[in-house]
Amino acid sequence: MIQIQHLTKRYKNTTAIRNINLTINQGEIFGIIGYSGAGKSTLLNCLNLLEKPTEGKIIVDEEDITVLSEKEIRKRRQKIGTIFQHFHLISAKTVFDNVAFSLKAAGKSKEEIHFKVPKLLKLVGLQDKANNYPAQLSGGQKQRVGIARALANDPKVLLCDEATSALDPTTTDSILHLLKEINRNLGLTIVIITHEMEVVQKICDRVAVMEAGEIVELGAVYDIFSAPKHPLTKEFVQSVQSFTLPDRLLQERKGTIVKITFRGDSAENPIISETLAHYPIMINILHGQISYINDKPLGTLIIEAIGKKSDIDAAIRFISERTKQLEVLADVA
Ligand SMILES: Nc1ncnc2c1ncn2[C@@H]1O[C@H](COP(=O)(O)OP(=O)(O)OP(=O)(O)O)[C@@H](O)[C@H]1O
Repeated sequence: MIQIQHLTKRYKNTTAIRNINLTINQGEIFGIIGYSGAGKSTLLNCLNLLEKPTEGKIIVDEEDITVLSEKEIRKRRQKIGTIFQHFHLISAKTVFDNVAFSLKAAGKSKEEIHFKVPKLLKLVGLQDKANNYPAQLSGGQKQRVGIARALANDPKVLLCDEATSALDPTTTDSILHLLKEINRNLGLTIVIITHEMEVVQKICDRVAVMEAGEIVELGAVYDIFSAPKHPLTKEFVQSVQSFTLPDRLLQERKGTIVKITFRGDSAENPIISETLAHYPIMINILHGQISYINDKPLGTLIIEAIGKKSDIDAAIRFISERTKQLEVLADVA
């Protein structure tokens, strides 16, 4: 649906994004994650038609949107919805008028506006707030108005610029849930810019990791979580899946400490019981967790295997053949 080809944006002495190549599929929720200064906003602003790339193309539904005239850009922008970290609502207008504003700007009739705004407010669960002003709303409700406004002109894509960064965790979850619902029910393509891996874990299908204006890793969120490759990706994954063991445990260990990652069905199999049935060793579980990413289980287990070295090595081989990844954190003392 969106093809980004060799996209570069330079500002005087800074190259904000460099030779970005990316395809975003129709109907997916695509995450772009990176620290401050990585180039996320610049990339989003190019998609938004707020910035003109220095080099490269953005093709949306087979049309290159980087060569449009000013007039075409204004029209085209109505088909791209954007929601922002700080909502950008008009404080002197009611919730109804904030949403109506986008429709008016697109030249829609009064009848159409009065038909459409209540439907949009219902979609975001704010049907009873039409006459309230932004100052009378919570952060989550303000973002819901932002979503209703962004969807007013039936966009093909919804861009989310750190849309939950100003919200508390519970409100963040409710907004992410709403975005997922909209994605499923309307089949809308959603692009999310964030610096929070939790957002990626909860809602995205695929993710691109950005550093210094470039994409350093790209893949399905499940694959990225189960086997991150780039050091920055590993850092982001660790930010939500931290398995640090106390030093004391490592120093006082009697056996070999192993970290096992289980993917998919293997996360639901009794691999530890099977290992114990085959090998005369003891297994001490030090840490364990199963996360669900896109409804697929991803398990992490840290165990201490105690026994004869040859039995431990054979047991490790047995587990290794049945799981995605196995890492020896500390060998037998
Ligand atoms: N209008 C501009 N003029 C000059 N330099 C810019 C401009 N916009 C961005 N930059 C530079 O481009 C680089 C990427 O910035 P960008 O805002 O895209 O990163 P980001 O990942 O979105 O960071 P943040 O989350 O802090 O917004 C930075 O070095 C920034 O200083």
